[in-house]
Parts: sequence; C-alpha cells; structure tokens
Amino acid sequence: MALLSANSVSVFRDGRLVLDGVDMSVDRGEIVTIVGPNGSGKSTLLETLIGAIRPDRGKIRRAPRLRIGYVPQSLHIDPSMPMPVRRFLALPHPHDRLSRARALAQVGLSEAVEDQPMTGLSGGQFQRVLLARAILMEPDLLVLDEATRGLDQPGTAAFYEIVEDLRQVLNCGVLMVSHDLHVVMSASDRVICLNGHICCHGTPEIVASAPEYRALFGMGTRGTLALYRHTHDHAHDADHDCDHDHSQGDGGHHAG
Ligand SMILES: Nc1ncnc2c1ncn2[C@@H]1O[C@H](COP(=O)(O)OP(=O)(O)OP(=O)(O)O)[C@@H](O)[C@H]1O
Repeated sequence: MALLSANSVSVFRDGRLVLDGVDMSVDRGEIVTIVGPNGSGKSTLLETLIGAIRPDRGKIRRAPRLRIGYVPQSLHIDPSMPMPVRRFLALPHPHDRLSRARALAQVGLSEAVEDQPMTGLSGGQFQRVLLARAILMEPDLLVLDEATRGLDQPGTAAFYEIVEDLRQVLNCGVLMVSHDLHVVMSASDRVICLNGHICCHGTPEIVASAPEYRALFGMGTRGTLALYRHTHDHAHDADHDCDHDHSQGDGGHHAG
C-alpha cells in the first residue's frame, strides 16, 4: 500500500480551482518531487496531502498511523525572542539528548549547534535544523516544501544528498516541492509536473523530455538536465510525449 495517495483531488481557493483532478501516490523508499511554475498549486497539493486542506473533490488516503515529518518552505522566528536550537527541537515535544544528537548528526550538524539561537544560524544550517526536527518524528514520510529556498547551489546539492541518505537510513518515503530543477532531476525517482492539473509525470528522464514540461520550463532546460541524469543514448523524437518508453523501468503519462 502507498504511504499516501491522492485520487481525483480538486481544491478551490477563494472560489478558484487551483487543483484539478490530481492523482498521485508516494511509496516507502522513493523520492517523489513536484515541480511546476509559481502558483501552479504545489504547496496547495502538499497541504492537502498532509491534511491541512480538505479537498473539495476526490480522496486522500494515508497509510494507517502514517507519521509525516514536514519541513516548511520557511519559518519566521521572531528575532526579539531568541530561541536556542535545543528548544526548537523540543517542539512539539522534547526528545532525549542522544536522539537529538543523532538527528543533528544525520543532517551534518554537531551537537554544539544546540546552544545557538535559531536566528543566528546560516540559511543552510537553519534548513538542516528544520530537517533534524522532522527526523525526530521518526517519519514514514518526509515532506519538504521548497526546503532549499535561499540556499546557494553547493548548499542545495549538499541538502539533497542528506535527503538521499535519510531516505535509506530511515527507510522513509520523500515527497518534495522544488524549483531546483537540475538537482531535482538527479535526486528524484519520480517527478510530477504540476500546473493546476498534472501535466506529466514519470522518471526524471521521461518528464525532462516531455513537451508539456518543456513548454512550462523552456526548451533549454532539457539540455541542461541532460548533463545530470540522462543515461539513454538514443535520439529523441522531437514531439514524443510522456508515454514514450525510455526503458527506465518506470512509466509515465501525460494528462493534457
Ligand atoms: N491561503 C490562500 N488563500 C487563497 N488562495 C490561495 C492561498 N494560498 C494559495 N492560494 C492560491 O492558490 C494558487 C496556488 O498557490 P500555491 O501556493 O499552491 O502554488 P505554488 O505552486 O506552491 O506556488 P509557488 O511556486 O509560488 O510557491 C495560487 O493562485 C494562489 O494565489
């Protein structure tokens, strides 16, 4: 059974249809990434999947007792109320020192960071602390909403390497939203391209070469992506679609 699935999910916001008939799922052990332009409904989809928004149509199914570790896009912490990392990690409930140290180590931070105020951390450290807090939940599923926003390229790449390690160590599923198209393509097992509805989905190779994806992100993107994870060596038919078989083991489809 999938950890989480959406079945024909539609969501209206302020009377406007922002998600239209979305079908998707995430299994344990896989990294699924949602890409799409600004305002295409990515955060709305995540919020609906984790139960923060009720779908107007369709159904969300979660595995029984599913534990979700959520890393938000950003988090505002009032600088006038300094909060040490230790206290932040204790939200919503405290954990023993060993668990905290292990979680921090898993995201590449030392225990010493616990004494620092959250507002004194660098962007990369801050996001790692958010990730450490999510790990402390012992999640079946990690949900990351643009968790690398504001990080430079090395910081972004390092963050996704940690996510990849965590997927193996925790044996969890990972669902993320990202604008880091290049890294996403190398770090994901499946990519979902969203623009209110699912334009196309499948392995990174299938999505990167889909006309629906290229229409949204530009023709140049495909060439750049090819540098990262584009192992097959045949020539592409200029107008093939997501159903094209790249012999990568996973299928994909497009939905207009
Ligand atoms: N709280 C809200 N109330 C009403 N409408 C909202 C709300 N949040 C988002 N929307 C609208 O829903 C649509 C989808 O927004 P959403 O934030 O899900 O897109 P996104 O793909 O995550 O965008 P971005 O890449 O800019 O983060 C947008 O038109 C947005 O204006």
